[in-house]
Amino acid sequence: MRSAKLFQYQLPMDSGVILRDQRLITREGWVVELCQDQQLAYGEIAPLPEFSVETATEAGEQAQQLLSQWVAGEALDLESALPSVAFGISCAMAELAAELPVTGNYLVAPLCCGDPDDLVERFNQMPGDKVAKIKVGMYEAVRDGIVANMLLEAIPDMQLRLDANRQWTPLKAQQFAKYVKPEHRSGIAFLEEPCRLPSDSLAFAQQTGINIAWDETVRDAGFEVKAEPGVAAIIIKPTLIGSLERCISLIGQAHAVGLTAVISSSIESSLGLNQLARLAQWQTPNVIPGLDTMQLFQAQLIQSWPGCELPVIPLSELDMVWHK
Ligand SMILES: O=C(O)CCC(=O)c1ccccc1C(=O)O
Ligand SMILES: [Mg+2]
Repeated sequence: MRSAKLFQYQLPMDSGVILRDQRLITREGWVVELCQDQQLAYGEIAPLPEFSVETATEAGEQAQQLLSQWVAGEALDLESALPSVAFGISCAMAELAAELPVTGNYLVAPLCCGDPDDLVERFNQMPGDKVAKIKVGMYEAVRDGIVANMLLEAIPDMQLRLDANRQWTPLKAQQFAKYVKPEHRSGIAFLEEPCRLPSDSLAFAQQTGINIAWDETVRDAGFEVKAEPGVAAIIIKPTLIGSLERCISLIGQAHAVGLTAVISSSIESSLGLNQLARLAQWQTPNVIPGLDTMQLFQAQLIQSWPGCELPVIPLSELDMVWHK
């Protein structure tokens, strides 16, 4: 016997969460509950404004159709479903089938704003490798170069991830690189998407010896996982990519050609973030995931994130919008 429910959630965000051109005041999404033989399983469907192709409304409608099919015992075509819907439903199904292991990797790469004392403090409270991430490309490229260089000098045993989100022209990317001393470049694990064009990012990596990672490019039509000089990693944001199967397939392809795969958040609630930590521990066990996004919220959802003291909104407080 099967039944399913869909709940709607809205969570207040910290002031100052900006996505591209838009301030994100509340995070909205859906919680899927699957029930089979008295077993319950959950998944989160949360398209990210400015990043997802689908809206929350579209995702909610498609989720209802697919969940109806699931209740009726039909096979689901998650490959052609909207990415956030495919991810949320496949997570719930994997949880129900006990395929998604319960242990997670909660050692996230701290998102840091460039203060070395701050970062030293966070590393002191963390076991394991020192890996941090900073966003670049928002201010002067030269300033970004100086900050990256300073951090690498201050914490020599750190691996730094940088993320430019395609913000630089080739010239600006060069200005950045000029300020990162050649001996510090190997301390950069990778720089995500320095330029608007992937071909410019690739040329940058080869000219500067700074490794890059694909993030936006992974979601571009026709993307193929391949080893190229200067490319170290691919970033997997499951809410933007699709089903668990699709994510696992990409991770497998990356590993097969010697690339690192990094599971990363699309600002899911603590519910989805926990599942991403479990996916990371399962499929990328030796890689620190990019999941340091709980700090952007003012509340958690259903399950708490380890060490996070924000209030937790229980399932009983959400509106159930659909059930079958
Ligand atoms: O990757 C991480 O460490 C955190 C997540 C993150 O940076 C992010 C989250 C949502 C949307 C875009 C991005 C991004 O990679 O710029
Ligand atoms: Mg990115």
